[in-house]
Amino acid sequence: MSKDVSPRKFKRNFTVIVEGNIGSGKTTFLNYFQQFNGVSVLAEPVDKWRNCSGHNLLEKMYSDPKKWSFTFQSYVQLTMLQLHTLKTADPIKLMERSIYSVRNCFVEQMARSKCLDECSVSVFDEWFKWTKENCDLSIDLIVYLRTSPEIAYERTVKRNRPEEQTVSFNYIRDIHNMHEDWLYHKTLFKCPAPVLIIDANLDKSIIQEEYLKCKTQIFTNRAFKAIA
Ligand SMILES: Nc1ncnc2c1ncn2[C@@H]1O[C@H](COP(=O)(O)OP(=O)(O)OP(=O)(O)O)[C@@H](O)[C@H]1O
Ligand SMILES: Nc1nc(=O)c2ncn([C@H]3C[C@H](O)[C@@H](CO)O3)c2[nH]1
Repeated sequence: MSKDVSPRKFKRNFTVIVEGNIGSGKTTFLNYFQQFNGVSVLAEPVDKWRNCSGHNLLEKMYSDPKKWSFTFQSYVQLTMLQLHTLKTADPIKLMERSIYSVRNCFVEQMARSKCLDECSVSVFDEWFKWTKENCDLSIDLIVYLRTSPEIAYERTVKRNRPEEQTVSFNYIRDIHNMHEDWLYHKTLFKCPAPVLIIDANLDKSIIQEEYLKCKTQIFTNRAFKAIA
């Protein structure tokens, strides 16, 4: 890391959230940044969603979204809030997704596809509103791993996660459009921080150059200096 910001010196984490479609390469991106001093990586708590007191909520949501969406989204929101409020020992906290994409992409898609009825969305939004007003959810930078829906779908199928067997291209395209409206066109919901767009269509073999651009932006960011 370019400067020595020891844990005792900085006031709060410089928080970066990594957003993108299913299969866009977030985990791969986070694994790359794991190598740098001063960075704590917080992956999406998928294992918790797969085993909540023995229940695989991710599998239930994909197999019967109308029945399980609210249950699943409630637990996702709790587990993401736990990560947002965790203070890491390293100055830079790199989070995979956020409580914002939970609402702005996934819950929004469920509302539009009627997997969540209006009443459920209202209850979810009351929780979201209270959480934003009473918890420190501040973030300093959003990294948007932007892919085409075709490439995201191709990688998702290839990765072959058991619970995602029923995920259709149309669903990936819907989630893509939610991310585009939120983070690229900025016509959907307010962006809680500046957005850095990465061309995540690039193949693994050459994408590290694109990642390096990101490293400069993160480590020399004015906000990062402000926390020291
Ligand atoms: N730039 C890339 N080029 C080719 N394949 C990639 C690239 N990035 C990731 N992959 C592959 O695509 C699959 C999904 O990648 P990864 O798990 O990083 O995505 P993700 O965004 O974390 O997915 P999810 O949101 O489902 O957790 C993996 O098999 C990974 O090896
Ligand atoms: N419905 C729904 N709501 C969410 O908030 C959410 N966050 C992640 N996911 C799904 C995407 C991948 O399959 C898998 C890993 O990202 O979990 C979600 N699905």
